[in-house]
Amino acid sequence: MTDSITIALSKGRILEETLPLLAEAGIELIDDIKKSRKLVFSTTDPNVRVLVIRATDVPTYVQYGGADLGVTGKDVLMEHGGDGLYEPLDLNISRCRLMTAGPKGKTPPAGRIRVATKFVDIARRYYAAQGRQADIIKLYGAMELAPILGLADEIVDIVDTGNTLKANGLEARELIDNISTRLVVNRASMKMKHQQINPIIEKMAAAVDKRR
Ligand SMILES: Nc1ncnc2c1ncn2[C@@H]1O[C@H](COP(=O)(O)OP(=O)(O)OP(=O)(O)O)[C@@H](O)[C@H]1O
Ligand SMILES: O=P(O)(O)OC[C@H]1O[C@H](OP(=O)(O)OP(=O)(O)O)[C@H](O)[C@@H]1O
Repeated sequence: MTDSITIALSKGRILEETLPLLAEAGIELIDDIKKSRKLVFSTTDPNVRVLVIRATDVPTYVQYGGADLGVTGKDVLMEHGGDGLYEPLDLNISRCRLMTAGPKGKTPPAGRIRVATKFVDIARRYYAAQGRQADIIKLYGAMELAPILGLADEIVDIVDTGNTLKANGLEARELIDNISTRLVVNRASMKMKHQQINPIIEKMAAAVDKRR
């Protein structure tokens, strides 16, 4: 009997770049994802179904076995990823940088600083590793507003072109990590369903290589 495989995809910008890679691996969604309110999609491979969920929920679904495979950003894995995940493949899409940033031309205060971010664990670890004391303020988006309104001295956020920082009078300061989208696999699934999972990883790796 062939095991069925569930793949959890991040909706949003990652999804648009993931679907062509999956298609090259022989997995195409049957419904038009843009017109559907479904959350679970059948695919052209009768043994594979796809979930489309928030990027931050992908590690949880894969860790607890709700999905065998998942696709999400390295930033999300650094913030929310647990131990139960293999990370066999860098999909090399949605590339960006995780950085600290602050008001242009302004040096951060010498002592304790306030940092606004949605990446609270990453920020806590980063400032601690630098030996800097930081009060971390959790926000859910539009972090760039926080220094403008005096809520924080710095932010930790995603930077791609730098346009968002520039448009809000901010500048990038330190690089925390380079970010790209990763394929993750549930540890138990990797052992129990390797006959189905390995070919998917190999075909996606070939699709990634073709784009390099
Ligand atoms: N400007 C960007 N350029 C390239 N990649 C980005 C950019 N912003 C975010 N990413 C990457 O894409 C992932 C998803 O970003 P997206 O903006 O679609 O979702 P989000 O707004 O972070 O999540 P949600 O809406 O679920 O809170 C991020 O986790 C990051 O890895
Ligand atoms: O350096 P840039 O090219 O300007 O990109 C950086 C912006 O991209 C992301 O936001 P996104 O567009 O995903 O909006 P959101 O955070 O509201 O989802 C991120 O949170 C930054 O605000």
